[in-house]
Amino acid sequence: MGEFRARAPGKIILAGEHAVVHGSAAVAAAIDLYTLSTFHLLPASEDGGAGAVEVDLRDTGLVFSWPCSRLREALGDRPAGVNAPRPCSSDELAAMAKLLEQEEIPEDKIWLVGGLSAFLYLYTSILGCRPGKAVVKSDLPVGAGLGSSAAFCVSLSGALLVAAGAVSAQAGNGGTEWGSIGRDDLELVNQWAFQGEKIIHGKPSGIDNAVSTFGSMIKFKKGEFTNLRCTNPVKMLITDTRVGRNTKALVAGVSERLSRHPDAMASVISAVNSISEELSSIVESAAEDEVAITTKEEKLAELMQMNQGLLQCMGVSHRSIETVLQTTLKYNLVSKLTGAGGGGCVLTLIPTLLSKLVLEKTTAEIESHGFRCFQVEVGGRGLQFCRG
Ligand SMILES: Nc1ncnc2c1ncn2[C@@H]1O[C@H](COP(=O)(O)OP(=O)(O)OP(=O)(O)O)[C@@H](O)[C@H]1O
Ligand SMILES: C[C@@](O)(CCO)CC(=O)[O-]
Ligand SMILES: [Mg+2]
Repeated sequence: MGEFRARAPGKIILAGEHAVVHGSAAVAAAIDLYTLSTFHLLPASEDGGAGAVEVDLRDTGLVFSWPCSRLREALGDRPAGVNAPRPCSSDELAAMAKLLEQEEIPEDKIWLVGGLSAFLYLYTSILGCRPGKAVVKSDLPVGAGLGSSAAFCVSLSGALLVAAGAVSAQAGNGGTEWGSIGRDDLELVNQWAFQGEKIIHGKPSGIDNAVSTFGSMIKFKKGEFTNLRCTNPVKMLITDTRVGRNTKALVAGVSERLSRHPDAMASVISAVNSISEELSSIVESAAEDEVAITTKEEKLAELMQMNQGLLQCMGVSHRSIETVLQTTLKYNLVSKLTGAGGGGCVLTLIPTLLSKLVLEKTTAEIESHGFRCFQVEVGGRGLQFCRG
């Protein structure tokens, strides 16, 4: 089999992050920024050895390689079970941590350990210890709230499952046409990606891997999701505060607050659930003229603002996020953090009738704080494939 490419989108969360980990509904949408995984199996090495597994992480400039014999020694011959995704055990996690300790990863890139562990787990679970080479690169800022970890796990799982022959992709030959896979195959990718997300996040809800796999805009609750028919386009400005953060630590922080103040936090989570439910029905409601569209956007903005207040209650806002909120408020625009918070990215709703001039002035003022703004298409395709 030749080279295969799989690309998976990042996401924004319009409402419900963190609360979704504790059973609340949340609303998320795919964006047109992708992580691309290119993969091919390699023949066993010419000297009769077993060859190696290599991953080239282009966004970091680092390449990692493990002889297959070493992987087999550390992780054992993995059980066949490509069609039955299973969680990584604590023994397997410890074995991967030991393997990665020997890599001497630079201190400023230590956050890579989660991604590399997810890679090793997905690779050896799906393909065993066969030689192969993966290259991963992304349009997404890594660790900034736009679902880079999910896009990483979804695109890798997709590429590895195609190489294993477990799913069959309809892919264009030219390298520019993107094809898809059937719904059951997408579900298999999604379940493997969720196992990878668990390694990176600790306790993910599954919303990020679901939206990255299936695309579109979804309402997600307790592992189940429905597609939302978004009747009017939703336009968002994204600000990357460039403040680094880590989803695993932020999710753990919210759980700790929940155990310290169970009643108060249960009310916060229940309020977020109501916000997500209302926001998803507003998204689906049809607005046909300018007045109706403006009313709809005002309701969305108000719900986003309320959600942001509750995210502050959960302790996941940040000085940089507050600076963006105050700046956009000067122009009567509403913002909220997206993803795990603690820095990372902020969403600002762009009303349909907002003048270009006001948008430019807002962007310039946000960027004067050292942040970076960009616009994305919301609600597009999920996982797609093409031949290399
Ligand atoms: N392109 C990539 N190359 C290498 N590692 C990556 C890449 N994308 C994601 N990762 C892994 O995922 C981790 C970031 O995941 P994290 O969940 O903290 O942030 P996020 O997914 O961008 O934000 P959120 O979960 O809030 O949406 C990185 O530390 C790294 O381990
Ligand atoms: C913070 C969180 O709710 C969203 C991260 O994008 C975590 C999760 O749901 O897995
Ligand atoms: Mg993540």
